[in-house]
Amino acid sequence: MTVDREQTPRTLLDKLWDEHVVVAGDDGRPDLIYVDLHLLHEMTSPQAFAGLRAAGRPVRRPDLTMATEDHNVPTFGGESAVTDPLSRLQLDLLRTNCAEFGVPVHPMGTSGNGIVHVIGPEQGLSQPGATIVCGDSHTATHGALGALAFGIGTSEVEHVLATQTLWMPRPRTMSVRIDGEPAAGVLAKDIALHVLSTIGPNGGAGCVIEYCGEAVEAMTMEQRMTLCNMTIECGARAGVIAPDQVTLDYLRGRGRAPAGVAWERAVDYWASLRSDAGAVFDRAVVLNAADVEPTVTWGTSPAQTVSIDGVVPDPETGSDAAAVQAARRAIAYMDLSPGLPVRDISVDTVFIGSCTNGRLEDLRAAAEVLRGRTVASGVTALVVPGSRAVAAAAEREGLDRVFTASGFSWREPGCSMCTAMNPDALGPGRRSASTSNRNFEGRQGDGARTHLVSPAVAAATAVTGRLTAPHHLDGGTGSRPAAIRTTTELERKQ
Ligand SMILES: CC(C)[C@H](C(=O)O)[C@@H](O)C(=O)O
Ligand code: SF4
Repeated sequence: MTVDREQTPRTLLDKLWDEHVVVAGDDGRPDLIYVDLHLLHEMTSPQAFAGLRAAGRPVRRPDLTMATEDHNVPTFGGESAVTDPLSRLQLDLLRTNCAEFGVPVHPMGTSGNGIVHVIGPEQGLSQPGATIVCGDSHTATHGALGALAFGIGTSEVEHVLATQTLWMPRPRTMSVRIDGEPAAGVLAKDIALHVLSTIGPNGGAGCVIEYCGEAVEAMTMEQRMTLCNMTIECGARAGVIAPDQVTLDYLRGRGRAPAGVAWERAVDYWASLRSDAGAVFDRAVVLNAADVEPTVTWGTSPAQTVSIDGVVPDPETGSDAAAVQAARRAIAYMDLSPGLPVRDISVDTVFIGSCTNGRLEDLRAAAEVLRGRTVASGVTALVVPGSRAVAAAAEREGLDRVFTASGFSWREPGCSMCTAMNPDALGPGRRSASTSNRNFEGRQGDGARTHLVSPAVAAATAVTGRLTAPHHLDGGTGSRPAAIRTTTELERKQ
């Protein structure tokens, strides 16, 4: 068996999976997988801990478990702003559960706090070759580092707490190769939205998607996280990118990353974590980054996208009956009409943040657009760093002052307006440009409407009050001046 596996070319998923099988399931039944890192937050852990307590079991590996508060956290006013009883209860339960079971926790307001998918990589906990689970669908984010990272349900959270293992069917494999080079002003978020619209809302169902190709290799680690984060929105189980020099440069020296001899040993192993030549994927898609434009969503699925310079599509042109039906419903909810130029869509709210685009490079990209400009009157604009460490780094660079000078509100870390689970929810009929990952009906508040955008488009939109890309500002007609820098160029400048 082992000999066969070594001779047959394997995908990166195969290698990560085979390395973690504790008990192999017979006849296509699930395998029992060992979990290297279990991340928790207040929304999906209370029942799991209650089940553990009822069974009289301890947490098997508290040292491989880490908790944070993010979904129910208010982004201003501190603890006293937690007025919703359910939020208060969930935050209190997380703290008491973690104390009772010996699990490290980062409560709101403390230095290690932030959105679970931001702090795992930032603290060096999320590493290549690891299996990572969390009761949260956007766990896919950690795949950017070459980890196999899955969202799981609350009953599975309890199973992992108790056993550090999980029964799972082996996912199918899909490769998404992104060749070419994106144009200036096109960010990872635009590429992620482009991937989703190309493969469709269920195009990745049951698969682990491996992203590869020159555009992916050229991405920074934070850009890769944006791409992997959104993988889940096409039904995929996870996204993964083979670790390379970018990964090593990002991880080296982070708090929980291996050091010294352990680092050298880990690097040797990580070098093997790539799909073998000739490995066969269940599905393969090839895209070109040069085809991607600054992209926004017009509908209520992250796959319903259009170029910022395009028009709202006609629902009747959908590829099949289900797509037509979904598009009709979406266009009605979004209160738009076919043929309307995207740049004529006005918004009253701009949100920059979330586990998709709440990292330092995202804030830099937005601040670069906002420098010397002001938020349009009537627009509420807020920027919510993904973690306390992101906030501190941004403040060291003076980004907070760029945001506040332009009229943005600079907030405390949390999921914030990505989801209506804290005070930052939007009211009915409000319309936002948002750097988050979901635009479902009611996602940001009952009856609120969401357009998903990149941080650069969010910033430019805040300036005009209409969906706008940076290259449209100052009378631009559509050509993209070289002055619009991608984050990579910003990095080189630093
Ligand atoms: C609350 C949580 C379970 C949920 C998820 O699974 O993703 C949330 O984070 C989201 O983004 O919708
Ligand atoms: S920021 Fe949004 S997508 Fe990410 S974990 Fe929080 S609610 Fe979920």
